[in-house]
Amino acid sequence: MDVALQGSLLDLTDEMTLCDLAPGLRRTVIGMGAWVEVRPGWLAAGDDLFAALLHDVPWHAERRKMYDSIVDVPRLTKFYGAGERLPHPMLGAARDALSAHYRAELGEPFATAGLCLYRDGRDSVAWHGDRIGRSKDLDTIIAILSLGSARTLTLRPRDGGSIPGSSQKSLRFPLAHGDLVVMGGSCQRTWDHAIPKTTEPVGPRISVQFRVAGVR
Ligand SMILES: O=C(O)CCC(=O)C(=O)O
Ligand SMILES: [Fe+2]
Repeated sequence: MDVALQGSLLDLTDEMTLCDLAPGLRRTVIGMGAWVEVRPGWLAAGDDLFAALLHDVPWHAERRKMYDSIVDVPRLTKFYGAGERLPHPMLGAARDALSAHYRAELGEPFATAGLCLYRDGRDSVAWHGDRIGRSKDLDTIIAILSLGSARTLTLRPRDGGSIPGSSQKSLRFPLAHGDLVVMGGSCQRTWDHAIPKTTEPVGPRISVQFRVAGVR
């Protein structure tokens, strides 16, 4: 390989790029009609996207009614509905690539983008399924692009039962900068997921969740 070619290859890998989705995409059938797919390093060199989102998104502190009091949800969020302008062109490109890839299985395009900012290891999201809307009764696909510090997505059966074929209480999917994780089939109805707190010294992480219209 000559020096000039080597130089241009290095330049290419320095540039923020959505890699091809299919190579490296691995599906795990987790049981009860659910599956999880991971594509490590889908977005290469995503530092600028992370920095832009951290700075440009009008992050909200969520408040949620729990029992008799209103509590702060320990993370910041911003939801972009169908047709709303996304805060960075790369998110539109990611949504369109995901829509093309999952079109046959999903039957419709991804339409909304939910963004969450976990400021450090104390921020988290508790066990839940994304069951507001059609996903309460129907299969769906939710695709998540993870940016910034590595955190772990955990899943456990909603009914408190054991994990098919495993002695573990929950499944763990560690997510690094640029990784894609996709939950599909019955996953939102039959499993719960969470981003647990961690005592590891981690910096901020941004999660971008793409969903079809009418699913939260
Ligand atoms: O942070 C994540 O990747 C998951 C977020 C999530 O489950 C949600 O907002 O519904
Ligand atoms: Fe969720």
